[in-house]
Amino acid sequence: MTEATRVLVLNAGSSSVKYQLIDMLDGRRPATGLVERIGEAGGRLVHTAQDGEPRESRQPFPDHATALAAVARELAADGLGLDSPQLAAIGHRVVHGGQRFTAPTVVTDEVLTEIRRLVPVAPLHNPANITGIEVARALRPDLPQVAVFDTAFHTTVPEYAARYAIDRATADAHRVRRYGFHGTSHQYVSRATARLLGKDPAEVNVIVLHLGNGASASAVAGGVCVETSMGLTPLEGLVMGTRSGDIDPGVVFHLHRVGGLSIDEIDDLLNRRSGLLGLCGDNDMREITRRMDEGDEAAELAFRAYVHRLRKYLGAYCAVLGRVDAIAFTAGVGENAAAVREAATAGLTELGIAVDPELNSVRSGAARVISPPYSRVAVAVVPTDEELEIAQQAYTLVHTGWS
Ligand SMILES: Nc1ncnc2c1ncn2[C@@H]1O[C@H](COP(=O)(O)OP(=O)(O)O)[C@@H](O)[C@H]1O
Ligand SMILES: CC(=O)OP(=O)(O)O
Ligand SMILES: [Mg+2]
Repeated sequence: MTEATRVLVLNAGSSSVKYQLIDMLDGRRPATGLVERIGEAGGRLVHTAQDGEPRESRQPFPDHATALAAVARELAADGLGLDSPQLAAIGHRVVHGGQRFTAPTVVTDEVLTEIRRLVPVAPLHNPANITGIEVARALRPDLPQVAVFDTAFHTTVPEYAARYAIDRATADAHRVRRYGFHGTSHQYVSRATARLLGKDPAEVNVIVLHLGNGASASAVAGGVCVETSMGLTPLEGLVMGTRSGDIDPGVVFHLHRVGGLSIDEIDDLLNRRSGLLGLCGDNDMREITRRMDEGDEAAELAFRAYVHRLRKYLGAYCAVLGRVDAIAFTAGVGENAAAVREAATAGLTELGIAVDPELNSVRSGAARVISPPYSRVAVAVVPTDEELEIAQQAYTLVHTGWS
């Protein structure tokens, strides 16, 4: 009988699906891929079989179900279809797990109902995650579908940091508290940073800066998350591609009462039309730095606002941790934008933080230290691998039960 040693990971975002088939015995990835611009014009699927050339197809993907059906077809075309007896589980990134889900969980009807109940607090993400689960379940009802939650790693944040300073009864009635997101990435990267430094995660305090489309910071003390920048929803904290991050809640009242915007319009404004996009019309850091080189003032302002918020969090988390051993930059911007890393850490030698310009400018896909030897705090670029972390957690759950 064929041994089931592979996990298919689905990381469904608001307008994209990333997927990876990972063999847990040898770490090989027989297939990886990405569907972009779901529900928009210019849909695109890129599928890469191991040792193969990327295969690209351009077609509209009206919704996530269509995109996932196309992913299943691409896998089948390489003889890696979802009917494969080698599949041990399908791992799903689920963004919001609320207070209940603090560990990877096998999806049942009841679990799915609970994930659906959390849609209002992760409106850009949980619906896509649910579709991923439904499609995968329909194709392989016999396989364990494992949900790995973005919120899980942050459940150790102490109550005084997780609570908003609002009336307790009201907060509790509506389960309003800070949950934090990107936890799978913060967990993976904080451990990978310790490994890079040749240390045990239990001995090091790390600030992780996950800077992708969504962006968040976390303070991880001895492997345990003690603070993170996102809140009830993935809107709090850093300036992001299209999200505002921190804002005076009074802005919402003002826009509603004086500006005449509805709550739904304000939700759309803060989640989809703010951040870098709102400040300069572009949400891609590559485009922003290119425009800055041409002297574009709006792009410069957006960049400065982005970096300023990042520095505020960096300073805050130095105070939260007391002793910082490492700062790790990760995700699309953190791994690639040397200008952001440079600006975020400039002038912080008094805090023991320095970056070597030459090391910072090296382009590489590997985890690497970019601080000079005299920097008390190691500054590093550590590529995230949410898919591997999800696959490992799913496989461990299926094989040994979670402990
Ligand atoms: N070479 C690059 N230089 C600067 N920024 C980049 C580069 N590549 C990607 N990015 C940034 O990374 C973002 C995507 O990050 P990613 O972590 O893939 O996001 P997500 O997983 O949230 O979709 C892009 O919007 C862009 O701003
Ligand atoms: C939670 C979140 O913001 O995720 P993403 O960065 O994938 O949008
Ligand atoms: Mg991401």
